[in-house]
Amino acid sequence: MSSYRSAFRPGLFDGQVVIVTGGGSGIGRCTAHELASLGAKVALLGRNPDKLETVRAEIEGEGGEAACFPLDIREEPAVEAAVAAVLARFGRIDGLVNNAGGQFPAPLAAINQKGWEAVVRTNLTGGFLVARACFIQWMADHGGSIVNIVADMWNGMPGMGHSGAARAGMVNFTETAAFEWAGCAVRVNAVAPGWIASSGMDRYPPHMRDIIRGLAEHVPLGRLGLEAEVAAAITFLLSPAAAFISGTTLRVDGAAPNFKPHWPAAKGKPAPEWDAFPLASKPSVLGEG
Ligand SMILES: CCC/C=C/C(=O)SCCNC(=O)CCNC(=O)[C@H](O)C(C)(C)COP(=O)([O-])OP(=O)([O-])OC[C@H]1O[C@@H](n2cnc3c(N)ncnc32)[C@H](O)[C@@H]1OP(=O)([O-])[O-]
Ligand SMILES: NC(=O)C1=CN([C@@H]2O[C@H](COP(=O)(O)OP(=O)(O)OC[C@H]3O[C@@H](n4cnc5c(N)ncnc54)[C@H](OP(=O)(O)O)[C@@H]3O)[C@@H](O)[C@H]2O)C=CC1
Repeated sequence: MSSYRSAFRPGLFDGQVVIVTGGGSGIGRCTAHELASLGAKVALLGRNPDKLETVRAEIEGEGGEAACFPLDIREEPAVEAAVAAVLARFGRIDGLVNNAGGQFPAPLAAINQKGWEAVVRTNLTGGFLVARACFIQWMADHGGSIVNIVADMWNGMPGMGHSGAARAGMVNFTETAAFEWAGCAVRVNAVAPGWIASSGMDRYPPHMRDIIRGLAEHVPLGRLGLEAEVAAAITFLLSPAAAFISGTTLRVDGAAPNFKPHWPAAKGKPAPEWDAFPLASKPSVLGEG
């Protein structure tokens, strides 16, 4: 792996196999590159096979190993089959990055039952199904590490009521699974990204672009986060450095929930150079410069 520059030791994940859901874009794509650059074989799961195939080709072009398993994480039989297919292909599953997720922005009063359930199944049920399949089919007998990606929506977030409810559920699932599966040497943690300049931000409608650009003013560190900064937190939790950490949720948010609107903000440092993360995607919503 020549061009991806990781902060971690080369070969840290040699011989290991990690599933990354939502591996075809954004944070998932960046995490897949990070793990592959450290020696892991990466199983890419997501709905769109073309996106997965593009990332597989990127990783293999860098000398890594990856394979694609298209599915909708909300469909139990498809999840069971995909995890079985990963085991058939790679023979083991050491880690799971439960990253697939997302939502449409809408006030609570504009969300009908179908929309609510689409988002809850995406951000809660689907993650549970993938984690349970990995546990039953492999990790219960061999141990492993699971990282669930949630979102920094503490104390509620307007327009994200369905997603926030599902993420809160995922945090609680993380805590219960950490307890129930500890006896099988399975660690379960969560990472809660704040406002991250991921390619996923380009899914939001045009009228939200100014809001997204202005979010940095409400982050004490003075900027949006980068996909690579979330990937690094995930990698830490998967690694032996986190061997005694389970059941926790690690915030990656520039201290956003600590922002006090009536208190003068410390001046943030300039954003890091995008060039430092050659494979991170800069969303067009941020514009140039
Ligand atoms: C700090 C936090 C910041 C977070 C940032 C990120 O997460 S960045 C990451 C960003 N990345 C992502 O978000 C990626 C993943 N997100 C997705 O794939 C979709 O947002 C999904 C979760 C809805 C699932 O998709 P799907 O194909 O399963 O769903 P579908 O399209 O078929 O809709 C199902 C139903 O939902 C309803 N409904 C939908 N839109 C609206 C609306 N605007 N208004 C009202 N309602 C709406 C409607 O009922 C619809 O049914 P209908 O009326 O059509 O019969
Ligand atoms: N960017 C941000 O500021 C924040 C992001 N997050 C969360 O981080 C995660 C990654 O988001 P990000 O990279 O920014 O955005 P993306 O939209 O790029 O990533 C979401 C990924 O999830 C996959 N996905 C969505 N639904 C399903 C499904 N039902 N089955 C399988 N795969 C699915 C998508 O693949 P496909 O298109 O192929 O279905 C896509 O690759 C998400 O859970 C997001 O909500 C949390 C907080 C903040």
